[in-house]
Amino acid sequence: MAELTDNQWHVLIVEDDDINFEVLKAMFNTENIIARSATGNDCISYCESRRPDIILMSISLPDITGLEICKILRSNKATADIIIVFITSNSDDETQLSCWNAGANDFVCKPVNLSTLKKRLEAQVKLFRQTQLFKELSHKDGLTGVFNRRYLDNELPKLLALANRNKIPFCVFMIDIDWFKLYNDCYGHLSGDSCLKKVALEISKHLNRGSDALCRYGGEEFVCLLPGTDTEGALKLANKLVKHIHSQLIEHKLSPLKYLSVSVGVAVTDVCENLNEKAWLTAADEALYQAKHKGRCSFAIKNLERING
Ligand SMILES: Nc1nc2c(ncn2[C@@H]2O[C@H](COP(=O)(O)OP(=O)(O)OP(=O)(O)O)[C@@H](O)[C@H]2O)c(=O)[nH]1
Repeated sequence: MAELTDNQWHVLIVEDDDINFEVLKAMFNTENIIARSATGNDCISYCESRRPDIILMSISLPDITGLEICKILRSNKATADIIIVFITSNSDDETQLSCWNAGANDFVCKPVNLSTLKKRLEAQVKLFRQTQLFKELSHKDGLTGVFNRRYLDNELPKLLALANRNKIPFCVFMIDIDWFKLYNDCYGHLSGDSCLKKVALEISKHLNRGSDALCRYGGEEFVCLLPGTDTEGALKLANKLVKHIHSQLIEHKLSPLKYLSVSVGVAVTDVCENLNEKAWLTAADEALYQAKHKGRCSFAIKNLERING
């Protein structure tokens, strides 16, 4: 299966009949990982722990139907985008419609024409890759490669809802490069662009938790989303970031400090409650304004304990 072999694909065949399983398995060359589940429950636990790329699904199984399994997998974020293709012996209208309604990517009727099945899988794989690429590009800033404003606007409300529900600490940094207009004036816009990339890279080196995210907010402003970071952690991180950027000794002749620096506005709470994204970004922006007024190359902090609305 040439189109699937430039990456190794992980295929789960959900089939209780040994002969049918062997026929389907023979379609794939040895570079692919082929697994089998003979029951619905086994399929669900397999997908939760190993997440295959493709499932070839029989409809009738000894415990739950393939249609039910498909619905369960689609409702779980971790398994929702697995490619699921039904292999059905019943091709009546009602069965076909049930497959689509359950969330199938495609289905083929028995007796299976293996060439058709291969072609259909190749088409699904191609579509999946394109969708992944599109998702990645639509959330990334073209210049710096960090997340973009669209990602921030999508993710911040979700992260806050989770933090509010679990009453965990939450923190937002708004980071702005100091005297950046003068930097562009002095070194040119292309050097300004390189400088933005370097600053993004240096900031991202300090974000070590999987849940931390760095976004370009616009122009020379960045936002860090830091779920689980409390006041003490935020103070340490902001201090480290400000010092680290200045210690890179990126020449900035027109800055009073002679080297490039950033200012950081920190909005933080130790117990997240009833806070919406607008309140957070406003607080981080106000803190940034204070940091700028302190003379730049600095940070200021705003504690948010309870802001409603
Ligand atoms: N090279 C480059 N410059 C940008 C980009 N986006 C915004 N800028 C520039 O960033 C500069 C921001 O200037 P200001 O908002 O006046 O702020 P500043 O000069 O950094 O001054 P303070 O923030 O007060 O320290 C402007 O000159 C923008 O043109 C970009 O993508 N590339």
